[in-house]
Amino acid sequence: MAETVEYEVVTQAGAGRDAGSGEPVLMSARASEGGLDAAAAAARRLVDALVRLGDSTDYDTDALATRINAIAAEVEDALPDEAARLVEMWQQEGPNRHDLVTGPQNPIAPPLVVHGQPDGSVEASTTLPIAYQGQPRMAHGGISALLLDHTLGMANGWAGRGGMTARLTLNFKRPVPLGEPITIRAKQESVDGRKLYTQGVLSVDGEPCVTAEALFIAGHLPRPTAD
Ligand SMILES: CCCCC/C=C\C/C=C\C/C=C\C/C=C\CCCC(=O)SCCNC(=O)CCNC(=O)[C@H](O)C(C)(C)COP(=O)(O)OP(=O)(O)OC[C@H]1O[C@@H](n2cnc3c(N)ncnc32)[C@H](O)[C@@H]1OP(=O)(O)O
Repeated sequence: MAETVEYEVVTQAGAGRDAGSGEPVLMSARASEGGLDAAAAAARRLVDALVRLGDSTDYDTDALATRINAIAAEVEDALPDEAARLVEMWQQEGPNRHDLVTGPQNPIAPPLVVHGQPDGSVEASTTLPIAYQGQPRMAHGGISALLLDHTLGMANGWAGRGGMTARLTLNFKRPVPLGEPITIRAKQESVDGRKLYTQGVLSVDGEPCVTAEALFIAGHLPRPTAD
C-alpha cells in the first residue's frame, strides 16, 4: 500500500469556501501573459496547427520538424535537475501551474478554468480544440473522463478534503462537440470516513453530455522532497 497524506492546499481550498464571500473563487492558476505560460500557449497553438495541417499541404514539413527539434534541443539544454523540478512543481500551496488539466504551464492542458462556488460546488469551463478529437468533430471520451475526474477532484478540494480516485463511473449521453464552450459542474455529495462521494456533469449549451459519479479515498501521495 502506498503511503498517503493530506495536502494542506485542500484545507486551504475548503477554507476559501467557508470564508463565504458569496462570490465564485478562481481555483485554477491564472495564465500569465509572458514567461513559461506564454511558451506553453504557443506550444498549444503549434499542436493545433499541426493537427489541422494534414498531408496534402505544400508546406515543407521536413524543414518544420528540423526547426521544432532545434527548439526542443535548446529547451532541453536549459532543463533543471529533474528531482529539483519535481520538488518545485509540488511545493506551491496555491493553484497548480503544471497539471495536465488546468495548468497554464502544461501545453497539453486545454487548459480548464475552475471556480469554486458559494454553494460548495465547482464550475469549470474550456473549449476543446481538434487535437482532442475522437469521433468526427467530437471530443474523445477519454478526454471527457479526464476533465470530469479532475473537476470532481477539485470539488473535493473545494469541499475541504481531497483524495485519490478509486472508482469513476461515466454515462455518455451525447457527444461532446469540439470548438464550443463546455461547462463542468461538480460537487462532493457525501463523506463516509475516508470515502468521498462526488458527482458531476459536463454540459454544452445547457445540455448534459456526460455525467460522472466517483468514489475518492481521502489522502494523496506524499509530495516529493529535496532529500
Ligand atoms: C481558494 C483557492 C484554492 C486554490 C486551490 C486549488 C486547488 C486545490 C483543490 C484540489 C486539488 C487539486 C486537484 C485534484 C484534482 C484531481 C484529482 C485527480 C485524482 C487522480 O487522478 S488520482 C489517480 C488515479 N487513482 C489512483 O491511482 C488510485 C490507485 N489506488 C490506490 O492508490 C488505492 O487503492 C487507494 C488510495 C484509492 C485506496 O487505498 P488505501 O490503502 O488508502 O485504502 P483502502 O484500500 O484501505 O480503502 C479504504 C476504503 O475504501 C474502499 N475502497 C477502496 N477502493 C475502492 C473501490 N475501487 N471501490 C469501492 N471501494 C473502495 C475500501 O474497501 C475501504 O473501505 P472500508 O474502509 O469500508 O473497508
